[in-house]
Amino acid sequence: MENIIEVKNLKKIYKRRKRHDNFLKGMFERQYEEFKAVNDISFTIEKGEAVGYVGPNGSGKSTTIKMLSGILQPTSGAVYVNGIAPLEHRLENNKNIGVVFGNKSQLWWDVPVKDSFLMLKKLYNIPDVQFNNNLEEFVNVLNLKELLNVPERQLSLGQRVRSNITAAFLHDPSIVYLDEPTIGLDTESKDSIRAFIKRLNDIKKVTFVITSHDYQDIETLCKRIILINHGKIILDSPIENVREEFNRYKTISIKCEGNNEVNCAILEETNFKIVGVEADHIQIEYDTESYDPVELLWLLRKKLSIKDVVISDRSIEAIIKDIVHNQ
Ligand SMILES: Nc1ncnc2c1ncn2[C@@H]1O[C@H](COP(=O)(O)OP(=O)(O)OP(=O)(O)O)[C@@H](O)[C@H]1O
Repeated sequence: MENIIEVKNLKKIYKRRKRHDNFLKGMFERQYEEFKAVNDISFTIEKGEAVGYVGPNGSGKSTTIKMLSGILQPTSGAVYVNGIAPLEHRLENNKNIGVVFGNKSQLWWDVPVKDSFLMLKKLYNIPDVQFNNNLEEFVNVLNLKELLNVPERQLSLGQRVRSNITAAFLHDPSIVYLDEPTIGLDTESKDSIRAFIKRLNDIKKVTFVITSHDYQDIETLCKRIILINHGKIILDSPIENVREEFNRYKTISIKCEGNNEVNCAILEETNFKIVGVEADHIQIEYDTESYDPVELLWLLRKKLSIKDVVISDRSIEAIIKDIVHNQ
């Protein structure tokens, strides 16, 4: 398979103003310190992949996306997207890529959404047929019909994200960077955006790099995960492998007779770790190397009157949190 993105020993060092110990001196003498936001990362992404680029706040995700999309100059290292360096060939690069920052709008604030799309048509030189076909398809799938004549500033957050996503795809980019595409949206809007992205990945083989703190986005859309922390990649693996390798701990959800508070108190006297309590369920995490499920249930039945049981794998989010925590 062809590598569409190649990143080699990429670094971004920001200069930050240092706080001076002496306030008065600090007003005249500026001191700076260097901060390695992205610290020597390398990876390749194949055409048609959808990769989840995840990590805690401030780990370097947006800084990487900005270097990949040609917005930010790397301090050192190399980036090639579709065989070209994004910053040096900005115009050519812009034709190949789409970018969506969930918390920022890329459209013109005061003009109707349709006019913004028409301006993009001109900017990207999109032929009439391609523009009309794409617009018709995206308007239908993302339910934008009612919004086309409304200025961006009058749209709700969900409507704004949907119109920004449409804008990013009108010129048929082969790579799309999505930075927190579903942030702040309700479940229905999240689902429709995920379905839209999945469809473009499946049908048009668009390559996606997706950063999100919502692991539903990552689990629905991506087969591979790259985890970054303190500017360094600490894991790059298919999600399935992460699940298998790190799923030593499983969650058992039990529904019991009687009062849940009392049941929790009984469980707290044992070695089992309670990880969640819902209306009539208690979730316990257990180590598959110490217990088999039958033995575990037998032990629990001695303490509680169990009505129902569900055993499940831990979520990717919980696994990732552990990997970062144990680093
Ligand atoms: N222009 C800048 N100047 C100085 N430091 C910066 C600048 N932009 C980002 N940083 C710092 O670089 C680090 C990485 O920031 P970045 O925005 O890439 O993180 P992130 O992983 O996207 O975080 P989040 O999940 O919170 O969006 C942070 O510590 C941030 O404070």
